[in-house]
Amino acid sequence: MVLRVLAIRNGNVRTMALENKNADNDFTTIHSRDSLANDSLQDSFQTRIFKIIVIGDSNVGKTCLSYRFCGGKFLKNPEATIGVDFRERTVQLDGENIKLQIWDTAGQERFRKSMVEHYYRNVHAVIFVYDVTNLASFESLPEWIEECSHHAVPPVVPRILVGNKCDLGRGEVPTSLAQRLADSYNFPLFETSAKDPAEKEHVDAIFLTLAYKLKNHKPLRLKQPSEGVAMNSDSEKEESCFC
Ligand SMILES: Nc1nc2c(ncn2[C@@H]2O[C@H](COP(=O)(O)OP(=O)(O)OP(=O)(O)O)[C@@H](O)[C@H]2O)c(=O)[nH]1
Repeated sequence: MVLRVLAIRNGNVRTMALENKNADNDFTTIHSRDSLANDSLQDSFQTRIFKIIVIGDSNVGKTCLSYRFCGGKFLKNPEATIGVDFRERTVQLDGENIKLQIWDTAGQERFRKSMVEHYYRNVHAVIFVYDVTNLASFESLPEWIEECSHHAVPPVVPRILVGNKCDLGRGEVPTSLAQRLADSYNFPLFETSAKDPAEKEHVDAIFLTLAYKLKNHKPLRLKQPSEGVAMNSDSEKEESCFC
């Protein structure tokens, strides 16, 4: 069964085919027309793939952060994400290829509601983003965290808090406040900027921290393309097209 997902950005429609290889409805990416994802089908069977979702209010910089990590640049003039946008980057950790599949989700409610179930399904890690110059985006975090738990994402799935736009100063959300919230949830906190080229390695560190955690996380038995083990399974079956 193939689930075809449409993502629209900058006027271009991209499609990504997700194939349901097992009865438990765990979708595994097998190919994508995203220009950043040019690995061959063969590679996807030799490489462990981890799904990371990026969540938070609209305009906090989720797209720019994921583009900085996967594309190496600051994306100028991004448009609001509709549904979800996908990017991938393969990294080598201790000699092993790890493919990070980044699900850049829409912050605007009207662009996300039909997709929410799919964001959280079989996710391996979650990045919560706020804008350090926008207190409201920080104050929304408990709701995003609650939504994630509400969708039965197991506590063992690593979560990270990211304050973005530090190049603009830290006016509205001081580090001490952010650290208190991070500590209360026991999440690591990163403050960075998708825009500042000097922060490129720091942005990489956010994703690589998760990659290392996932790679070495023994209790979290992560489902891979060649395996039949599901981290969480559901019996719902569907073949749909949405964006
Ligand atoms: N100064 C500064 N601006 C940024 C940074 N990251 C993103 N922006 C700007 O913030 C705006 C929103 O960026 P996006 O990456 O589209 O935000 P988003 O969270 O993906 O928004 P939605 O798709 O609506 O959920 C754009 O104008 C970006 O140029 C940053 O680190 N610094």
